[in-house]
Amino acid sequence: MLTLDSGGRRFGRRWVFAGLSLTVPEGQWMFVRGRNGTGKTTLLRCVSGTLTLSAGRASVAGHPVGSLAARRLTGVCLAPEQGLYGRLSARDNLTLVARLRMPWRQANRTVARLEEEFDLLDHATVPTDRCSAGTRARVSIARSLIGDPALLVLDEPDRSLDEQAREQLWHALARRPDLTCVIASHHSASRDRCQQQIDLGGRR
Ligand SMILES: Nc1ncnc2c1ncn2[C@@H]1O[C@H](COP(=O)(O)OP(=O)(O)OP(=O)(O)O)[C@@H](O)[C@H]1O
Repeated sequence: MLTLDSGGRRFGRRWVFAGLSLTVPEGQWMFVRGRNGTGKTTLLRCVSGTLTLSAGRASVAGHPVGSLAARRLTGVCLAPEQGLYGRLSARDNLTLVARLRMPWRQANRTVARLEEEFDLLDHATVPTDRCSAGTRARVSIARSLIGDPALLVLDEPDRSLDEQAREQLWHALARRPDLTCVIASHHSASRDRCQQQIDLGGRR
């Protein structure tokens, strides 16, 4: 589903990563580990198409990352506690994206299902800038699943989640057996859930 072939990204003269190749088959989850600053977010941005590679190629289901076809297949949650419309409720944040992607009846059904799945009903009408970091993270993760992406890219989705919310996340992923995931995290328990891992290194 996702392939990266000799991928590299540099900022100025400094290469964050280089010569990196990986393949994540459909339905598998890849864990990305590494110390702070080793390039996890940069890698996730490159495979989700929000940042271009400086070298190499990446594709999603054969479509070059960044192309419209690849973007349609990709769900992204890069900063789970940020990036929501703070004045809008969880429901409105989800509905806004769902209505851009699908007819309104289907959008409403999708949002209702995600609210239930991520335990958001109590926060449905509260502006998200008044919600906790963990609640905002759950909204962001739910939002990235709108439209049933084939590839889901999650950057530290578990950072603000309590144990119950982490379980909800893993159940949500498991409920979608064809979903391919790339997950960066500092939690070793999350690593154990994934079939593959890549270590970007750093002193331990
Ligand atoms: N836009 C940018 N311009 C210049 N340097 C950048 C930029 N974005 C990231 N970097 C640098 O790239 C390196 C990797 O950053 P990145 O955020 O990918 O690391 P990370 O592994 O996700 O870190 P953390 O675990 O702290 O989230 C860092 O040295 C960072 O300073």
